[in-house]
Amino acid sequence: MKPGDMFAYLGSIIASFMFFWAMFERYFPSQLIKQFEKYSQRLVTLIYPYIQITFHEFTGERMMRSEAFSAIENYLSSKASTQAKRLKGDIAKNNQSLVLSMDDHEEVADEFNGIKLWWASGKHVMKSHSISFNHMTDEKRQRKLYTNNGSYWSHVVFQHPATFQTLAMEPKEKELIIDDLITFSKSGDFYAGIGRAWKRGYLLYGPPGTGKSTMIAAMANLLGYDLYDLELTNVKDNTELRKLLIETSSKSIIVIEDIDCSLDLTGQRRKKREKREEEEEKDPRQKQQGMEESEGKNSKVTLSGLLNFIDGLWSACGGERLIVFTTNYVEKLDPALVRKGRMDKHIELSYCGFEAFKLLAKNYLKIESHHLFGTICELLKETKITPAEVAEHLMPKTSSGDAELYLKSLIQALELAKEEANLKSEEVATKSD
Ligand SMILES: Nc1ncnc2c1ncn2[C@@H]1O[C@H](COP(=O)(O)OP(=O)(O)OP(=O)(O)O)[C@@H](O)[C@H]1O
Ligand SMILES: [Mg+2]
Repeated sequence: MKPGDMFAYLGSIIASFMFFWAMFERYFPSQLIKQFEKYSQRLVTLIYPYIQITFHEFTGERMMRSEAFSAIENYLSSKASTQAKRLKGDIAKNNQSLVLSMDDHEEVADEFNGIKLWWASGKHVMKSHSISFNHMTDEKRQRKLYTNNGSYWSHVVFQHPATFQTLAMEPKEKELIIDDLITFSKSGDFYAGIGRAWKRGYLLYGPPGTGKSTMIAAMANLLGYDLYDLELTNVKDNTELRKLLIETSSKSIIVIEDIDCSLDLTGQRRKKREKREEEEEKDPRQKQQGMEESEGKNSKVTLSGLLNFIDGLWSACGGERLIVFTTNYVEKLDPALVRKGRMDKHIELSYCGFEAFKLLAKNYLKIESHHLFGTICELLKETKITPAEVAEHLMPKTSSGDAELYLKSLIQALELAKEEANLKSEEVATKSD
């Protein structure tokens, strides 16, 4: 038989085998397949002289990282770096040192009490998603904060201390948001059942210093998700945007801060383009020149690219994802972006109310009541002050940390803000007269 014929023959045998195996897996009752696997494994162990021990990286119901696995990784670190050709690098938990371990499908030889053994690393992807739901207690899983520099993500360890407990806002609304997030993270089966990608969009809006970024950090801490801080102005075009998104992992929050500023570019460009098109109608010679320009420096993410990002197919690459936009000016956003159904939840973060103040006082000053609270409550009703400003006044400035002193400084600031607001409204009134 010629080598060419032999390959063709071999190819057809492999193809037939694959076909029968696929049929077998597909149509054979799964119980029988399990039995088949069990007996074939036994048969193999009869002739296979080695003992195999498996250490899973994530174990238990909560899928914590196994201590044994970490210990083995450390133990093998030096052997792996001398024997294996492909290595994985990571930063150790204390963020101080680099740990090298062998990559998947690599193998290193070792000896223990005169017995030869081989350490091999492999990957086993679970078919069904099990939800790790260990929230705040999960110290083992190190979360990451990714930022995009052009078309690449780079990451650092995410260690923001913000939690929903320390986030000052209307308690009822806070409960609703927490409930919404937890429901989302448990609803994998539900999303699969209704045929929708497992994702949820939030739009956080409100003046600067009202806790939008803080809330995002709290979300990541609550759910144990990684954060992808997407800087749209660094993204060259829609293709690059898609590439970045496909690279995001499951259990993550994709954040676009100040969406109005990122979109402003597109807004301006659209206006410019419309203007140019008008001119082109008058003078068709300009058209060629205009097209060249638009392919050159104007290649940026467009609104439609961004909408595709929200609704798009990329999000179906498995796993749960939150998409969060923030803005200071919700009214500036394109209606296409804020229409109902596009972002699932709109959350307004606003000026500091009395409930929010009480939480800040509890966190910063460790007090739950004070004779000055009444005055502050009244002043807060009449003035607009952000939680960030309130927090600034309650920040410890001396080692003695006298609560009364801080509360008085807050009252002063509130009275000043009230006066200024009054002056402004008087000015407006006189102007309109
Ligand atoms: N609701 C809040 N609860 C607790 N702390 C807050 C809250 N809002 C603001 N702060 C404090 O003020 C600082 C600034 O808040 P943050 O960065 O979250 O505001 P932002 O709404 O994202 O503002 P910007 O619109 O300018 O991005 C935070 O570091 C936080 O300590
Ligand atoms: Mg912010």
